[in-house]
Amino acid sequence: MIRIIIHGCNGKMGKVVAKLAAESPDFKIVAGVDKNISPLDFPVYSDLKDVKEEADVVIDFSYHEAVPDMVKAALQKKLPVVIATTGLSEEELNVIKDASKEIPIFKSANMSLGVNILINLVKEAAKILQQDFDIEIIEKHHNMKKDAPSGTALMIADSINQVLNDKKEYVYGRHTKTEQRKPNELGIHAVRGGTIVGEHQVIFAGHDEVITISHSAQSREIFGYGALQAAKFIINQKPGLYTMEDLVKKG
Ligand SMILES: NC(=O)C1=CN([C@@H]2O[C@H](COP(=O)(O)OP(=O)(O)OC[C@H]3O[C@@H](n4cnc5c(N)ncnc54)[C@H](O)[C@@H]3O)[C@@H](O)[C@H]2O)C=CC1
Ligand SMILES: O=C(O)C1=N[C@H](C(=O)O)C[C@H](O)C1
Repeated sequence: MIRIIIHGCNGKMGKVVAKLAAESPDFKIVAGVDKNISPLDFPVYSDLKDVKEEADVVIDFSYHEAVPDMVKAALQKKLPVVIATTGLSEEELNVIKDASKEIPIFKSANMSLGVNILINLVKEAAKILQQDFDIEIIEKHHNMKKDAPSGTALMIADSINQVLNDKKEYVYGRHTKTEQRKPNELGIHAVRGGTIVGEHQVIFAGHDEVITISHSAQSREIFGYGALQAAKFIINQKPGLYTMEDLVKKG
């Protein structure tokens, strides 16, 4: 049984991970960490370094500013970490990169298998369509999401640029634009409203035709399930930085 500490345990995703773990014989939540220390079915702490319970892995669905201290505490405890939090700054990402030299860290802006399949499809399309098609990404999320654009949208855009001969320049929204779209642009647009779980559309707009490749999350459980699978994967890895690609490859 894999013993888990949830960082961000009182959040929307933290509660989904706890629910899914409780329904599986493979996982046990031994403690949670959150700045909101409302009680749950396991001990809740405000700081990972204060957790007394023995664990095998930390799963993080929190807030970007909370991640560096969590990672440093996991390093002290020699605990592998699954990082799902998005909106991380370069400085915060560097803390993760440095720590991954000593502990295994799994990081993905999207833990769903579906989005990672979408990324593979989009990369294949981009290779073929890169000359004559304009590429734009539209992401839609609930009205409580704090970061924009989504980490998934940025992950998709980066994946596209990995396969292009000429890299695209990201353009975030166009309200300041008073000029024609340049061919080297990749537009990224964020829609916020209601309880939208997470939608991503990649549009390839050509002359007289448009190709759209999209993913729509119907519940947060797809992310929680993916994070638990990532936890099962990461506890057997050497120090390093791992992604959904490594997990999908493992099968
Ligand atoms: N990689 C993936 O598949 C997914 C990633 N996410 C990301 O996960 C993060 C959390 O998403 P939600 O659960 O919807 O957000 P949320 O706002 O419901 O939960 C975040 C939790 O973190 C806690 N928190 C915030 N600052 C903290 C701090 N400094 N120290 C300790 N705890 C702190 C909050 O109190 C809250 O309980 C976001 O960055 C979101 O983009 C969300 C869904 C899927
Ligand atoms: O905040 C969310 O809800 C989500 N955030 C992630 C992101 O920023 O890509 C993943 C998913 O789309 C849900």
